[in-house]
Amino acid sequence: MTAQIIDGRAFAAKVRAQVADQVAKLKEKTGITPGLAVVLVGEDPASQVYVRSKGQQTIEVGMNSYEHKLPADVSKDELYALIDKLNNDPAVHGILVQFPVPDHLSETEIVSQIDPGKDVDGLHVVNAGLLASGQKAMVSCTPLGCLMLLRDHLGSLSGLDAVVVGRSNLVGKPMAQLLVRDSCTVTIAHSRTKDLPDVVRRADIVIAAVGRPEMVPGDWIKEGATVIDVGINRIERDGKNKLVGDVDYATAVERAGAITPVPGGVGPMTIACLLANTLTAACRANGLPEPEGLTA
Ligand SMILES: Nc1nc2c(c(=O)[nH]1)N[C@@H](CN(C=O)c1ccc(C(=O)N[C@@H](CCC(=O)O)C(=O)O)cc1)CN2
Repeated sequence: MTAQIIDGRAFAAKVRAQVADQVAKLKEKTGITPGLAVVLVGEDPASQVYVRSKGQQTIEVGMNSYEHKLPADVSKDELYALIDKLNNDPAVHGILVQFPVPDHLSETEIVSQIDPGKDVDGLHVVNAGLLASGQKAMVSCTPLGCLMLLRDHLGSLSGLDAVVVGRSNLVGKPMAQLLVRDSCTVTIAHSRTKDLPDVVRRADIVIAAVGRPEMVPGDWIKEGATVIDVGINRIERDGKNKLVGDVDYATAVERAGAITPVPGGVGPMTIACLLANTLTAACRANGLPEPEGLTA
């Protein structure tokens, strides 16, 4: 079997078009323009690229973009003062601090400074708790993007066996919660899981989110399974720089029923869902109905 390729780039373009359409209607009806503030600390090259894309795409869908670049040695007090200012700015509906941050700062503590209603990364404990208890939450962008791709490809996920390899707060844990909500039987696996190959082989849906290049080989994949590869790893091969996922694409594509490529799979969905979350945050802040088709 050769897998169907799930085109995340094309799907993300559709999500952005839906956001743009609903932003235009929101502006026309209410005069409200959703605003997203992105904070970049330091000069990590990949983060600079992501933050630039976030700013460009925010403007393209008709929202306001506020970019804040802080030096790598910024104190935590200065960073928290900026977050406090953004929390109290009515023009800002979404706040995101780009990760990773320099070692002297704590990602967990940074997230706790953000108003949960503006936490478009869905990382605040309030949002994690709301999601875990099945309530309306702000959902982390990458898992939300994976869920949209899965629902589009499979329709109902009900009753399927899913394994999430990786237990990060940003992807693994919220992904597992979303799959449970869609009535999957979910296993969260990680580096200490016993018999990891057998655990993965049982799954109809495999989410690979460990951050280790090509860690999941094709012979771990059940024939016909749907494979969502969240990994974005830069490696050097044959003297060239290459971007690879957490799944060994060349072997997995021969066994899976469908698979996301890297690049062009989950990555573009992350920013598309950030725009969707910003629109959702603006609607919620103003007591308006939820945007259509853009929430979990
Ligand atoms: N606060 C956050 N920080 C980080 C997040 C996040 O969700 N919130 N996720 C990643 C980085 N990221 C967005 O911030 C991101 C990663 C990858 C892509 C993407 O489109 N990737 C392309 C390849 C691009 C390339 O060549 O590097 C693809 O997969 O096709 C978008 C956003 C960590 N930090």
